[in-house]
Amino acid sequence: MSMGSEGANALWVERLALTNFRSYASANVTTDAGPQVIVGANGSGKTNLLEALSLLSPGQGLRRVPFVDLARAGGDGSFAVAVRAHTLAGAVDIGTGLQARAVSESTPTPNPSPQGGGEFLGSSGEGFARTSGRSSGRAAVRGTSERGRIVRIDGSAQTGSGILADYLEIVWVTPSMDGLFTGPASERRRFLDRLILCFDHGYRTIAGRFERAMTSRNRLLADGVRDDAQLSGFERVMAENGIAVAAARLEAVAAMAQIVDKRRERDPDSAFPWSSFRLEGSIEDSLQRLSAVGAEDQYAQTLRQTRERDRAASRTLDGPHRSDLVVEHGPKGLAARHCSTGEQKALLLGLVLAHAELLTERQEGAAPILLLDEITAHLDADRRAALFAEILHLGAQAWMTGTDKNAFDAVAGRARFWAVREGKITVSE
Ligand SMILES: Nc1ncnc2c1ncn2[C@@H]1O[C@H](COP(=O)(O)OP(=O)(O)OP(=O)(O)O)[C@@H](O)[C@H]1O
Repeated sequence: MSMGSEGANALWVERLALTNFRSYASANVTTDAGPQVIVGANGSGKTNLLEALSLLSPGQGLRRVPFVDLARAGGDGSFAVAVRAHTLAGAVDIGTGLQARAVSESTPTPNPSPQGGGEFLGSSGEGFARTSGRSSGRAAVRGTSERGRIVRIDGSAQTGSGILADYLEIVWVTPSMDGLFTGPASERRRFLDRLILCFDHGYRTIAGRFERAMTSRNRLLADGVRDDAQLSGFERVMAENGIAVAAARLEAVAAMAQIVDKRRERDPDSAFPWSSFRLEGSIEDSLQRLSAVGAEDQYAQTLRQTRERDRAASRTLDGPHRSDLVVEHGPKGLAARHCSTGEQKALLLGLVLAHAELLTERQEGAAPILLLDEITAHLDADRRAALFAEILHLGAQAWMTGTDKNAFDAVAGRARFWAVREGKITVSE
């Protein structure tokens, strides 16, 4: 059961220690399983703290910056984030960071797959499809962005960050997601893909296979290769994995829709309006009409027929890397992109809360850790109070930041308050 068991089974961080992480030379926080409110002026280090916590999940963290940029300027190039956390596998010590020598070894290559990547799964910065999860044996990190990264569980060194998914689920909302509904489709795909990764760790592997095969096909096309056997080989891999990606997305969207319906029944007048959403894309369409094998064959055939077009375009124009998640404000029946800024934030939070609830259900009551950066911006007092009530109901350890302590009045007495100033974090009364 997910609801009504505040704090029970929740995933939470009990102790956090930062060393040479961005603006923090050293910081220590010991806390409880409840909500955490971090208040400080602009530039004081609030987001840095959330970013450190986000590194306890696979991939590059909430700002998606290369690891070398996370080390404190003026330090030796190393940094460490260490926590004592209550996880899906019990209480463990988790550490991650960068060794000093990684700085000199690192090559500043922002996108290692210029001909194929950049549009699928946020590959232009996330390092997302370049690490592997549990289903593929946790291979080494291949991208440059996490080079030199250390991951330790209870003191023993791990290969790659994929293993972190076995311990904690972390979901975040940042101001950069404010434009989710108005920005490019790639942002919405990234949002959906990250959401899927929380409960389908094998997704990273199939997405990675698709992306690598697409990169190889694009390269052959760019090199003027017309050999059918070579191209077909990659196109077959793209078809198999592209259909698997689409199937995982359809499954996730259906599961989310069920939770959204449940939330709507429970609270028809929620401050976080229910949304309807659907996947728009030729692969998803064909998968809804045909069997998986039929959809695979059709996609492979499309790829074969569009080689010259794709050669001219210098990219593959058909595939799951072109799909979009179309969201509508349910009660208004209006496309999310036409809603007001505040309405869009409320819709986004509705989706994120539904996702957190879905995860909680699938994890036998263990709510994910929520990182909510500048969360009170754009929310009126009623919506803020509703958000805090939802967090308490979910039993999640939510780390929330803001510049104004008063914006968190409605959660006073139920949350722990912290003050951040000039790279120092202290308990606030
Ligand atoms: N590698 C680094 N070394 C030292 N300081 C850094 C590094 N990276 C960022 N900073 C500093 O961290 C500060 C920004 O911290 P952060 O983004 O957490 O601020 P914030 O409290 O969230 O601010 P805002 O309210 O404006 O969003 C800036 O002062 C920046 O100069």
